[in-house]
Amino acid sequence: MQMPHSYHGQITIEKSPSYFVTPEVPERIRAMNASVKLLLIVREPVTRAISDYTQLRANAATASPTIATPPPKSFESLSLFPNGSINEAYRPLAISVYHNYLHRWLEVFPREQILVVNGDLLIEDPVSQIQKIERFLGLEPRIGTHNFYFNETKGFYCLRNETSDRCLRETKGRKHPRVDPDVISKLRRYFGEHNQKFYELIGEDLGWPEE
Ligand SMILES: Nc1ncnc2c1ncn2[C@@H]1O[C@H](COP(=O)(O)OS(=O)(=O)O)[C@@H](OP(=O)(O)O)[C@H]1O
Repeated sequence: MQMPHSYHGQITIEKSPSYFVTPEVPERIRAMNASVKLLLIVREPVTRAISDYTQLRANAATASPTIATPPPKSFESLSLFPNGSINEAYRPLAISVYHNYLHRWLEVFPREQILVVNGDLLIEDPVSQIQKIERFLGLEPRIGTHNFYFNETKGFYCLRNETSDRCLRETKGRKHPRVDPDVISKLRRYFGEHNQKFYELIGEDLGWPEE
């Protein structure tokens, strides 16, 4: 990662979900700039895993659109072994065990340098979350309800300014497949103790369902 230079009075933001889970990244970022401010956006872990599965499936379909490929495996069959136990090594599930990754960041950065953003609230009520981010970054408050409108077709909030409206691309906010509710409950029970460990690390209870 090579960050572009910023002028005085400017901040530069760079994002990628893979930074969070890549072991060498916290130390590399500290070496680049030890006072950097970090935003960690987390969703309820089972929803995140289904989102990840949906993205991987969509990427596989675009990678080989003409070659006859076998029908995609279901999220349920990838997450659970035939005997019903959880496949903890399935990457979309493993990545949702947030405390496994966060502890490394906290070994390198003080807690106050990291803002944990609730990604489900960011979807439902972007203004409140963006305002929190503005405060954390020390920016003048500029964003308000006038900057967003709910787009019924997209099913998400989109940005609005004086000249145009802009939604995120179609790869953001894909429709998720229906997942067996019993599998969802089982996975939520599994994540329960992991979520508690994550809450302890961040000093906040995000109230994710455990059933
Ligand atoms: N306003 C708005 N419009 C569209 N999508 C929104 C919005 N706010 C948050 N999201 C959620 O962002 C999710 C995609 O984020 P990613 O982490 O995959 O993005 S990226 O990998 O960093 O590019 C994406 O996840 P999926 O719903 O699973 O597609 C969205 O739920």
